Amino acid sequence: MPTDAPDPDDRTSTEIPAPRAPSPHESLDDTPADEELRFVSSFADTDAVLNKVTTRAMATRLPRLIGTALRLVWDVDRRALLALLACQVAAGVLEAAGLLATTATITAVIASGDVLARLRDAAPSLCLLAGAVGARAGLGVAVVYLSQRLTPQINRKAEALLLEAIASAELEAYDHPGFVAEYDAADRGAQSMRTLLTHSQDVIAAAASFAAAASVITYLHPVLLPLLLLGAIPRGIAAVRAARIEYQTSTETQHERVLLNNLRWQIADEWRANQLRAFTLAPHLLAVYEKHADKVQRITQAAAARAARVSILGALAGGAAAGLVWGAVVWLLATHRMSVAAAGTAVIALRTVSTSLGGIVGAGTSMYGTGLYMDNWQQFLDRAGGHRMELRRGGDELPKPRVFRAEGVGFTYQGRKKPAVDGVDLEVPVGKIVALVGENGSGKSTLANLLTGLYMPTTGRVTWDGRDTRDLAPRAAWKHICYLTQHVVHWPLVARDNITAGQPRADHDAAMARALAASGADEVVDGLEHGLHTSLAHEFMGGTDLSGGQWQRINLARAYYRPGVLVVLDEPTSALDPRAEHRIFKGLREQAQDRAVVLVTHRLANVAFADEIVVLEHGRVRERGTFDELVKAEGLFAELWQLQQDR
Ligand SMILES: Nc1ncnc2c1ncn2[C@@H]1O[C@H](COP(=O)(O)OP(=O)(O)OP(=O)(O)O)[C@@H](O)[C@H]1O
Repeated sequence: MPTDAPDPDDRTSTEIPAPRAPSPHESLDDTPADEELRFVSSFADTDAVLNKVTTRAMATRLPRLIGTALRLVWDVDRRALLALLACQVAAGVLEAAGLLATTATITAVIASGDVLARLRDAAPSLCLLAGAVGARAGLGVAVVYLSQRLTPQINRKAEALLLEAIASAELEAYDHPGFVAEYDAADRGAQSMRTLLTHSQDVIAAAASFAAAASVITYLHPVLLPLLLLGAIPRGIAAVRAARIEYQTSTETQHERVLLNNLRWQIADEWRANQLRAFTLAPHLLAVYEKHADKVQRITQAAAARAARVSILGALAGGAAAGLVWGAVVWLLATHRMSVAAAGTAVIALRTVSTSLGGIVGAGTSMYGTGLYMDNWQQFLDRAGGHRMELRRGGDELPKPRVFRAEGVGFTYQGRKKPAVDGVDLEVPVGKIVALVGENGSGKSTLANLLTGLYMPTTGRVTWDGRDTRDLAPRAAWKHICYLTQHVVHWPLVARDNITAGQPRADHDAAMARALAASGADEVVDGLEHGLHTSLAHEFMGGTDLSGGQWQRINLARAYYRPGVLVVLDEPTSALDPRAEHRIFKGLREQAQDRAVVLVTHRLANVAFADEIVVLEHGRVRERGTFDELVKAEGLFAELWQLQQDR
């Protein structure tokens, strides 16, 4: 209701009352504390996640994350995946062969005798060593190529799954708190798939290298590997603890970060840009942003200090452990328990094992951060899957329905106690125009969403030719509707596709001409440089933008072009000039000849010609009848009509 409208409590008044002084409970000083701006989501409860982050939980999660990455890759390009894994195994085998060749080479070189003879003896193992190094370099190139081939594919697959999930969800899903923000977070998760694959790849490569070097070390002397693993434990524990801190911080700040992301988008958004400036709102929004950014920064900085302390302790313990291992090698050498050649190889192998262990821990811990984003992706897929249209609807198809009915229909939005629509009966047959009127929030748009089968009723039923809309296949059913919503929608497409919605009819030219003439969009298209071929993707380079009224005409043309039977026009002329508005309403009867028309509007003069006017109040039908009947009845409609006349 406009702010200068009469006092809603005084329904008989036709006077415009003086602006009301704010009541005490509206005073800024007296109001209770504002509700905190926070991101509400169905994503796993942060506290529960934080409590579950144990080192063991992290260790068992690693194979699951690698498994998810490999499954995705398997789906998109199994040949490349197999080749990649084969390369890793071959690289591991070559690593082991290279290490063994090192022992043979050193043994030959340090043996007594003629230099040339020793070099000759060393030649085969030297060739093997050089060959192994060269082949490993070749495999490295192949791995990079295969990875670069795979990563865009899994990104694309993850994005496609996400888009498919959101496009197949019930419209009602958007009424659940956080649904869109969760989608944003999941989208970032889809982008992170690339990193997940890289990290998985690093873990697998490091594991292959570790296996090769560990086998060689065990072969050289069985005591070395246990010692080495023992020595790696303090560093490993420290790395896992530091990663755990990082993971906990990511989880703890996750909701705040989604909120910040959303605020950034709102501040930069084109459709808000005008108001942001006109109301000089930027400093306030930036202050809100800073408040939440501060919180994230405080948590992150405290965590960084904790992680640094843990890492320093790990490094000190790791240094002591390394000393122990090297001491053992020297002792083995000094006591002739190991040959000089074997000791030389052991030095190289020990370094390899140590590097690969570091690689496993490093890449593995990085995977947890990425895994968090991937969880968002997976959780959104699961959640959207729960809203899949097919879950709650049947698969029946209707050739061309003739009668649309609401039978005791009620609908309650998520999180609301009172129904938005409550026990409404309505019938709209082909050839009739039914107008829905009522004050703001009385349930008109919700009822329109129910009649069109976009929402499923909470109580009662909506039928098309007697068939419950719950039983109809949604996409096939929506082919029968031409729905102009209150919110004018701009698609970043050329003018023609904006009108055809990318679904040209068999009688395209005639249908387009009719739709353009009936909606007034003909004048808009005539003014475009390339007519129907003009790009209306203003947000992209080279696109043209239209005025609000021009966009509304294009939206009307879209509704008229579609060969549907149920035409629903929700405030179709709110942005139109008087001439354009006159043209629309004059042409509406013609539209109704072979269609059922539902008109939602506040401009009561425009509903005079409707066959039936249904007046809604708090979701219920308060009155119904023709224009004359309702004016004579002196009820709510007559009162609203009188108020408009006074203006
Ligand atoms: N997505 C939503 N989630 C929760 N409540 C909603 C949602 N959309 C609408 N409502 C509530 O449902 C009620 C009916 O809204 P609806 O949009 O159907 O009213 P309307 O008669 O079309 O209003 P208007 O004349 O302002 O367009 C209102 O109380 C509104 O606050």
